[in-house]
Amino acid sequence: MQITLINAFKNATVNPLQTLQNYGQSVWLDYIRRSLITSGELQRLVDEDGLRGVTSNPAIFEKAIAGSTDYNDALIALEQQQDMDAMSLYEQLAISDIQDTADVLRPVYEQTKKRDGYVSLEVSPYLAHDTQGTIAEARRLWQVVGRENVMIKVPATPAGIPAIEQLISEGINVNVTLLFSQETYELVANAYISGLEAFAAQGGDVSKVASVASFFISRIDTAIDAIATARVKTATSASEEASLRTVIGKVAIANAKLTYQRYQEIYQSAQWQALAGKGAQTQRLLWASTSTKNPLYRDVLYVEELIGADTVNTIPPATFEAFRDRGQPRASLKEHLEEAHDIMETLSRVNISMQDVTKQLLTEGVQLFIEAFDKLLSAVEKKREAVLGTDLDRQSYYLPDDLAKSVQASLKDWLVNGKVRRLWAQDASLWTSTDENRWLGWLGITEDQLAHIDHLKKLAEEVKSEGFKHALLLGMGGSSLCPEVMKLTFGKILGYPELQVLDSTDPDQIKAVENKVDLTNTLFIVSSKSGGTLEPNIFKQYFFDRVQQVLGAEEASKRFIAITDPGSKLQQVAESDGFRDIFFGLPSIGGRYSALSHFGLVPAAIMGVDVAKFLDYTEEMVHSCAATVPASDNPGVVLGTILGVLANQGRDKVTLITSPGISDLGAWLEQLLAESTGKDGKGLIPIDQEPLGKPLVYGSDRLFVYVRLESDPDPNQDAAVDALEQAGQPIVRILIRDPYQLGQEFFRWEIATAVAGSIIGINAFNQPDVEASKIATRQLTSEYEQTGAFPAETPILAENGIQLFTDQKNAAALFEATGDRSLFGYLRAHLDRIQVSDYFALLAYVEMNDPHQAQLQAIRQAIRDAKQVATCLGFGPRFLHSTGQAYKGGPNTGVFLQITCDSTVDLPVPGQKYSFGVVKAAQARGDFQVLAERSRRALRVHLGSDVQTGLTTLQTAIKQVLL
Ligand SMILES: O=C(CO)[C@@H](O)[C@H](O)[C@H](O)[C@H](O)COP(=O)(O)O
Ligand SMILES: O=C[C@H](O)COP(=O)(O)O
Repeated sequence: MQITLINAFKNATVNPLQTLQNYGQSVWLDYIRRSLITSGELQRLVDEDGLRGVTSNPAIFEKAIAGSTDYNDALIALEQQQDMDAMSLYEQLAISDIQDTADVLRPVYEQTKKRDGYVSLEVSPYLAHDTQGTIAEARRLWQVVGRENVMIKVPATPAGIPAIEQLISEGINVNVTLLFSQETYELVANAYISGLEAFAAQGGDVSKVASVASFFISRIDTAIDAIATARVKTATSASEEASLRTVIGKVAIANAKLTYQRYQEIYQSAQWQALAGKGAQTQRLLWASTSTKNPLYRDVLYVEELIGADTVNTIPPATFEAFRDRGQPRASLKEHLEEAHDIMETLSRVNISMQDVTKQLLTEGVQLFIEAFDKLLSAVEKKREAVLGTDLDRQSYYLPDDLAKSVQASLKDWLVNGKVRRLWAQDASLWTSTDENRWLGWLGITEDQLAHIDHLKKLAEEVKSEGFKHALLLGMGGSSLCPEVMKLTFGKILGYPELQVLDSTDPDQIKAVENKVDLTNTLFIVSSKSGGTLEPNIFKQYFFDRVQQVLGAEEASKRFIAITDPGSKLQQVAESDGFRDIFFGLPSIGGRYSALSHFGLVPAAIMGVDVAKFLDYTEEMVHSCAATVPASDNPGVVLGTILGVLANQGRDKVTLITSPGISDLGAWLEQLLAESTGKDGKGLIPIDQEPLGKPLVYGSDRLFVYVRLESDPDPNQDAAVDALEQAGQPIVRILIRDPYQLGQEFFRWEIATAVAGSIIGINAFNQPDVEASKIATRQLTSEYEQTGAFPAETPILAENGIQLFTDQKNAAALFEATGDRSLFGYLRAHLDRIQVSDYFALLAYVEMNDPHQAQLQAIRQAIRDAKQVATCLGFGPRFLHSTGQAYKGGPNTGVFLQITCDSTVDLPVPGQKYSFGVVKAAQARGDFQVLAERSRRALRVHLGSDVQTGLTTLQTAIKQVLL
């Protein structure tokens, strides 16, 4: 509301606002807004109305910033200079208002010898129950505002009171807010006095410290009147009814008058006199919440009735004008004290507890400020997003009504319970209260990387100038999937080595990758967080040996770098082999959350991606997902809530549709979603690269997420997704303008996964069932080392070069289901086990190449269309480090067909008896063993050495089964 000045000359002799000074009361304004300052209105209020101070609070700033256009230009200018999160933007705007107001009030501060002339800025209401957080925030604001005549507002909560004492002891001016009860007032006055004593003891000049105790008025009447009015209706006697009527509209003022009595006693005490002797100022009572809320009350009631020496009344604009117009000042505060006592006694006689009411008002007061702040930050975030435009990946969603309602309810829960802030504060109780707090280092990684970007730039320049033709990354899962996304998205960048990724023990695939690189001119990147994973270690042994053969031992070392966590076995190996460089990861980041750490960025820099630019874009999403961005405006939280809520309602098949230019993103997402959430019999089942179909081939267990690259969209995908939406399927749409914005997706989905994990109720940062197959594989390989063979196994069928294997339980189920002991019969029995809302997964331990993919995709599609179930395709062993977790630990709704083969070539692992072929076989068997142990429905098809023919036979048989 704009303060309009009435014609002061009409009332030239008596301005009631000015008259308040004669009674020793200072009038402050409970309002701030940029145009008030810039228009000169604030100065006029000082000059003509005797205004001596200004107070702000989150609700006032919410109205100013969200409810006006005053700040739009400043916000646009700030955001265009540098992207910031909503909280930082708000703070810049608010602090500049506070500084300007302080400057207008500075002469008052000087004329009144530091008694008046203050403007107040409140600490974040999110910290109302956090003593240390409040202290740190108040110190910071005090520093940043940098004006003597500012007061930092701290609420009088149990956590706020020790903070007040500490801040006063540091010489910081404090306005104590949200005071309702006389008891709390005493605690606050004591905190002030103790704080001043501590400040004096350290040699501080106490005359420079100022404080007010903001005692809330109108809310007391609002609360008591409501109770008393309700009780009048149920009163059991005339005297009870009379008593109740006596307190209506009277308690707020009585409460304030009696508190003022305590003020006078406290500041006459000997303890205080000692401080007063040193020049200390009393902590004045400041009447806050002084507009009347009941229209039947005189609009200036809470000004007129509370006038007394050494007090402040902070008045909102309408009341300010009303008082100027018709206020009738008198020394009211010391009047009718007996009556005030009587009112409070009557209140207790009718069993209305001031203690309960004021406690409730404090709780509500904090909550109201939190809600105002949420609203404010939400508005700022929307304005920020409008400035960013398509620089920020956009997200929208369509959900059928019932699902939309559940999602909204969950978002509300995240908002009301401050869960976004708890996530950023690394609060393990959002998940299972085990060790989740140790795994959230990724939250701050982009900022960290940007702060130390030079070594990545240097690395990129070095590999460029040395003219490497290729870079070969050796790693698994979290250490290989992000580099693979980068490789497939950015391709070969001129002047930089072409990146290749090896994440398979399949000898044919290793050979194929080896053939793609020039061993004499390749930089090898051995990437393993733990440094103990079998595959990257044996890849390193193999290629280190190969390069040594070609270039000699000394030269080979110069061609290898390692990315690993500090202290790992890989670090030791890299050091003893004299690798050219080691890049370290952060132990507080698990593999699948490591894309924006060195595990993603070192390979990206080597292949020529401008990592600074990539991270700058990513930061925009980090800011959008910040702790203070309310849940419904926070893109990561919104996505995670949809994922989690829908999973809990049976829509756990997250079907990923990605534009061709970024199609590999799905492989990275598969790992993130499945490994993070698929455990304890719950979780998300990612469905990646499933050929798109018409709506009727999908069940009601799906959520579709369409990640569309706007620079290169696929019209078929657009049409298919539109049709799905029309058919009522839930869809999330994410729009990416430029591949450089892919980092935004890494971050959005990491937040989303953490949120979904919380909603599903699991630990989103461990992978217990991946460990189980690693153990099974290790047992099998060590048995092979000792005996030269695996334990014997007997197929349940051998037909046309194809063998079928399974465990006893699955075999029994198949035998019971069919008397037809043929490939056709077993396949039919196995596929018949697929029920509605199950999913079918092909686990293919064959070389991952185009022809194999095409055949496997065709099998998958045929099953999806015939059974209307979600289908997955994983290549072994890479999926073991990814979706393998959910297949074993997630819901028992998967039906698995494992496909193994004999490789045409085998490759030795230098220094080991076992070969790559042996490792791959052990991995497949270990995988199957754990699936069987977890009572999963699984069958293994062994194709022999002619994979192509074997796959054709399998495809034909399955087609027949599905007919
Ligand atoms: O606490 C101070 C000043 O120190 C005030 O800004 C205080 O927050 C406001 O007076 C109240 O929030 C206004 O409350 P109400 O009139 O909306 O009940
Ligand atoms: O996703 C993680 C893989 O299991 C690889 O782990 P690592 O980076 O410790 O080798």
